[in-house]
Amino acid sequence: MSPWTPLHAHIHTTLRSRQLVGRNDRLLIAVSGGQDSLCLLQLLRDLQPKWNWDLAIAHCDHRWRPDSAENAVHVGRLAARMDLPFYLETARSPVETEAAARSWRYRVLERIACKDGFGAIATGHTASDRAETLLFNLLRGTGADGLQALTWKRPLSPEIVLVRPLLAVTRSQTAEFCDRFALPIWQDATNHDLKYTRNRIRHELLPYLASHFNPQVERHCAQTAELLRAEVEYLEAVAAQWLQCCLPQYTEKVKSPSVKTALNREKLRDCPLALQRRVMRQWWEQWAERSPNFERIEAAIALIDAPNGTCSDPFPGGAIARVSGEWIEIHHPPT
Ligand SMILES: Nc1ncnc2c1ncn2[C@@H]1O[C@H](COP(=O)(O)OP(=O)(O)OP(=O)(O)O)[C@@H](O)[C@H]1O
Repeated sequence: MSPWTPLHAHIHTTLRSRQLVGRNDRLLIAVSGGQDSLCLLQLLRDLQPKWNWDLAIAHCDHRWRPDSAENAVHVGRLAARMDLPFYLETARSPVETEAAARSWRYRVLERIACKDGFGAIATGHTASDRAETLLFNLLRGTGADGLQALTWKRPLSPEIVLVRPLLAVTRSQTAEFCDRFALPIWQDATNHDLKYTRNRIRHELLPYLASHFNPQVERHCAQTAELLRAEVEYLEAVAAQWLQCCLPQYTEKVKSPSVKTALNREKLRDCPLALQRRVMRQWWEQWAERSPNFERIEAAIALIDAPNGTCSDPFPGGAIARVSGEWIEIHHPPT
């Protein structure tokens, strides 16, 4: 066990005040071998006697680097040294993109947690990741939702929650911690590859902003994300209530079999624009089972005041939106 540090105290308090995990929980720690997840692993290992957790380590080998198998062995050895159960999952074929890797990883972690009864999965995301995500999404164009991106706690299923205890800790703090306790970091060469936008944000943009504008830029961006998180949560909840009001009630059955669903535009007109966009997005996610992009939302919003009979261009899959009196209807593609 490492000596107690201010970072131990900070994480201990964070876990408690944010109710990220409970006493006696079974906790699966996602460890890449990088500095952040090693720091998280050591901290949780040190706090374990206070919380009486059952800890285990999971590593996912995406097979996209020549040294990925060695990386996995490295994490496995670490688990053995700490006397913790170790789960390793190796991708059948190399995972192509960062996004595909992430979604495969979460599926794997959830499967392991579900199979062996882990109620929480912990990842080593930091305030620096939060700041980078905010800038990354800002540069691509986004609303508040994209800027607040990473959250402290997110349910993956009714039984499993994803937690990020290091979300207020910067990468320089995790580096310092690893250095102090000589933790064996696995150096991922792709973290320095500047062909990835995220790496350029980490290694070029943030240092530039820190030296030319504000040395605290990383922390401040992370705080902005934290503020926006609460606002987005609130707006999403209010939008969900509006959506319920605007959906057909049981007395207003959708009449034609070609109509998949409908939204009451008269009611939606009373709602502020910021909420109209959210209501529209939530509605869309319900019937299309995917998120619409900005242009589609704007086109759908325009239907609120469009003349009766106005139709949208067909959406992917062939469905169209059509104005019918007080309703915006989604029509199935013609068969
Ligand atoms: N291959 C992996 N296996 C298990 N967990 C992973 C893996 N890659 C990432 N994670 C988890 O997701 C978190 C964030 O991932 P990200 O890719 O931003 O981190 P990283 O740079 O690979 O490593 P680290 O955050 O540990 O320094 C990690 O801290 C870790 O908890």
